[in-house]
Amino acid sequence: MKKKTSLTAQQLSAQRNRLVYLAFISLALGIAIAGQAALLAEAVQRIFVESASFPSVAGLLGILLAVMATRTLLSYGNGVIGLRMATTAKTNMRTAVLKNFFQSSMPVTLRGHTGGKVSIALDAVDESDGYFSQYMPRMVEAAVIPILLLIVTFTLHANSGFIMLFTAPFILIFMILVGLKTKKKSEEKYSQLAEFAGTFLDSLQGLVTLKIFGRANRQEQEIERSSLGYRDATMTILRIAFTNTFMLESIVMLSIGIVALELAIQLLVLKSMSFHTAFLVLLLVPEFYSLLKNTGTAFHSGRTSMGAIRKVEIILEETNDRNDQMELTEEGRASAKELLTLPPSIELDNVRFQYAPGSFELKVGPIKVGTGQNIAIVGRSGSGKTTLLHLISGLLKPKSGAILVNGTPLSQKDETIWFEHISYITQHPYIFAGTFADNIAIGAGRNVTREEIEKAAEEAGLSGVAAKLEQGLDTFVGEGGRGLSGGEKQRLSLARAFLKRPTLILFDEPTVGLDLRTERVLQRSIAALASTATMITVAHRLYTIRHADNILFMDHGTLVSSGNHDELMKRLPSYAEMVDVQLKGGLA
Ligand SMILES: Nc1ncnc2c1ncn2[C@@H]1O[C@H](COP(=O)(O)OP(=O)(O)OP(=O)(O)O)[C@@H](O)[C@H]1O
Repeated sequence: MKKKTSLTAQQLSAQRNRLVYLAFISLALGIAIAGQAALLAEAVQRIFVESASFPSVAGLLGILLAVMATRTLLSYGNGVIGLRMATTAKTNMRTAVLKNFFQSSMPVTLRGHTGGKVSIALDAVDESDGYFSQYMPRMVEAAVIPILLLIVTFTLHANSGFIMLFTAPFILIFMILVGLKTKKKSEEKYSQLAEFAGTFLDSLQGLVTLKIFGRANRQEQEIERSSLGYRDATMTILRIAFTNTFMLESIVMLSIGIVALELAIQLLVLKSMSFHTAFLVLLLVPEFYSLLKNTGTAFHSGRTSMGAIRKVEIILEETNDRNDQMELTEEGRASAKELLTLPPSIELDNVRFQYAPGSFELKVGPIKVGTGQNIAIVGRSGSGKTTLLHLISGLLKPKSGAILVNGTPLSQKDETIWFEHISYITQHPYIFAGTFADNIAIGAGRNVTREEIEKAAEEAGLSGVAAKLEQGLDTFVGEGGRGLSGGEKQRLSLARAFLKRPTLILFDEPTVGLDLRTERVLQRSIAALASTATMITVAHRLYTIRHADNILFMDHGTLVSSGNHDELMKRLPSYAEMVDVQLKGGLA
């Protein structure tokens, strides 16, 4: 089995060149640090101990300045590489997340809070910055420079080297302990943020409903609770960060103090060491610890970023798993395309579905829908009609059993090809913020001309509505634009279908009463569309039910019986009763 590489490893291996540059610059930086200390010690020795004249040390001071400038430039270089790595990694991850959101299967798309997904795509990806811009450059520096400084110190004065070697692991152990805790806390923080974002978006979308029911204040409290949860998680991480900094500073100060004490004893008491060497070691030691300390801080921010990256990884894993399942060979793709150009026949074989364990269960099959047939699904509210339509459309995947399209299991069909051939006319089609024309054009998976849009609007009975508006089909509708009535929305949905010319139409008939004219326009348009397609309708109108080739009568998630209207009226008292009670008000 192919071993999965983590998202971080993938991003790093994609930027291997930059890691190599980082290593080389770090090595040069280590040499510059050691060189700067050596030159400074030499200058101090000559000026203060040997009382050399300025002209005699001017050259040395010049070299010292050049080395200091080089050191600054090298640090800057590492910073720039880190930032570039972060930019590339964030761009890659955000592209992958958005691509997966847009290309994932319907069931995956329908899962989870929209607000949570937004927070992962925006905030979690942004938070990954620290790992690439801070953590990685510091880690590469930590892998090269301290070793170099340690070697130099050992060659100068072994005792100091041993003290450094003995105290450095305390910093590393401390970093690992803190890091482990931080990553877990950071993952918690992102769960809290996703929850907060979800609650917030949900509340904004339902603000009108909340106000009508006087629950806006309650919801405000809910948002506050959710935001406090996020704040607490963030504060916990900051608390760890501050404790971490304090502890690191203490360990570092103590270690430098021990080395300085040892040097002082060697220099003043035992007189076994020159001032030059002692001063040089004393310059190198803080550099060594300050590097380790910076690594500790970067380690902390790196672990916080890792929590965020893990959240992105989980989202990508969920959607990628789906992509593996949906993969089709070129041959399969061609044959799927071919099959679906005809009005398809559909068979359901022992299909079972549950939204969640212990909840409503749908158990149907065998059901056969012939090519070009017109089927009505009827039943009481909650009997599973919409669930069945969602399963046939591919919005939901069955738990077991098979749905065969033209004799081939639906799960093997490429979702994109499948959706190219069907139109699902729901009761509440989504109207995007844009013009009528833009909204109709969505129906075609290609660029369409103005004439085609106008023709589709005409066929769907929408031109009358547009004619009454000053800007006609260029009127702005959807969010922030003009509102549409239920009947207008369905006609807009139909206009999309006329552009698409599907071979399978799934229609969730309006339960609300439409005026006689609108009903007729809808019926005429639907009939025109259905003439070249297989059609399955969740039917509420007696007219639709009577004209269906076959009626599926659902109750409690099972198919009770099927047949045409007259047969069912004779054979099934519960059907006759339902027709009598529910459909009397319909268009007979
Ligand atoms: N997303 C969901 N999660 C959990 N349960 C659900 C979900 N959607 C629907 N259900 C449940 O599944 C059952 C069948 O619902 P479904 O919408 O299929 O019924 P229906 O026959 O279409 O009803 P109606 O005529 O009122 O639209 C109901 O008990 C409903 O509460």
